[in-house]
Amino acid sequence: MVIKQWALSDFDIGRPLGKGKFGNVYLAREKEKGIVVALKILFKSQLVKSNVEHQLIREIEIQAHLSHPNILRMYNYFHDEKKIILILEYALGGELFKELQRKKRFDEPTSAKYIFQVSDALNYCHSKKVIHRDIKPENILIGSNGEVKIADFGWSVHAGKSRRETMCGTLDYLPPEMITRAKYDEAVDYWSVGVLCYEFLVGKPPFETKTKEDTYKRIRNISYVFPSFVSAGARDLIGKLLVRDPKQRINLVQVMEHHWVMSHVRREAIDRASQSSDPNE
Ligand SMILES: Clc1ccc(CN2CCN(c3c(Br)cnc4[nH]c(-c5ccc(CN6CCOCC6)cc5)nc34)CC2)cc1
Repeated sequence: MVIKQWALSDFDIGRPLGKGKFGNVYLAREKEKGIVVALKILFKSQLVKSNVEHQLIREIEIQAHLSHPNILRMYNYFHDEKKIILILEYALGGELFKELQRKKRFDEPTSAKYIFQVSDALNYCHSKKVIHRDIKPENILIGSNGEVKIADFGWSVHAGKSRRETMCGTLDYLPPEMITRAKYDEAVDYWSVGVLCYEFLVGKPPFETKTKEDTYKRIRNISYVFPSFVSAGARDLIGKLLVRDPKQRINLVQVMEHHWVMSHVRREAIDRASQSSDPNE
C-alpha cells in the first residue's frame, strides 16, 4: 500500500482562519476530491525557539488517533524544510469563545448541551488514557450542526504522567492540584468542565481576578459566587465539580447523567453518546 505524501500543492489555500504564535490556520480545499479542510501551518523555527516541538509531537500523536463527533479530526500531517502542516477538520461555526463574547453568556439549554458534548468527548479521551488538561472556550470550535468540537491537544498527555510544564496562558482553568504541583489524573478535566459550565452561564470564569496571585488564591480557596440568575440545577452540577479533592469530584458519566444536563439534552443526543462506535465513522 502506497502512503500518500502530502504537499501544499495538493491544496487550494483560502483565507486565513486565524493567526497564532507559531503559525496560521487557513481554509483550504484538497484539489483531487474537493474536500474543505483547515490547514494549520506552523514554522519549525518558531517551535524550536520556544522549545515546544515535543508538545506538537504529542498533539499530533494524540489527535491523529482520536475519532469522535465532538473532537476536531486531524486527518494527516506533513512537513517541508521550514514548516509543519496539520490537515484538520474545518469547523463551519468558528470559535466558541467568539460566540460567547458575542452572546455575553449562553442560556441554560445551550450551556447544558455544550457541557454534555464536551463531557462525552472527554470521556472518550479518558477511555484512551488521554487527559486534555486545557479545556477552555478558546480550544472549542462549533461544527456544522451547532455541535461543539474540542480542538488543540497541545497540552494533553497520556494519563499517569505527572509531567509538569511551565504553564503559559490563563490560569483560570487550573485545578488546585495542578497549582500545588501534586500528581494529577483525569479528574483535572472534571474540574475544567465545572469552570467551563460556569463560564458558559455567567460569561466569565468563576475565579477570574485582575492578578495571577489573586486567581491562584481564589482557586486554592475555591472561592466563587453565583449570580442570582444561575439555576439551582446548574449550581448543583458546578458545585460537584469544583471540589478540591479530585476523588470527590463527580466523573464525566455522572455529568452527562446529571438531572440539570438531562433536562436540557434531547433523547437522540443521549442515545448517540451511549453508542460505543462513532456515528461519523
Ligand atoms: Cl497556529 C494557530 C493559529 C490560529 C489559531 C486559532 N484558531 C484555531 C481554530 N481554527 C480553526 C480550525 Br483548527 C478548524 N476549523 C475552523 N473554522 C474556523 C472558523 C470558521 C468560520 C469563521 C467565521 N465565523 C463563523 C461564525 O459566524 C461568524 C463568522 C471563523 C473561523 N476556524 C477554525 C482557526 C484559528 C490556533 C493556532
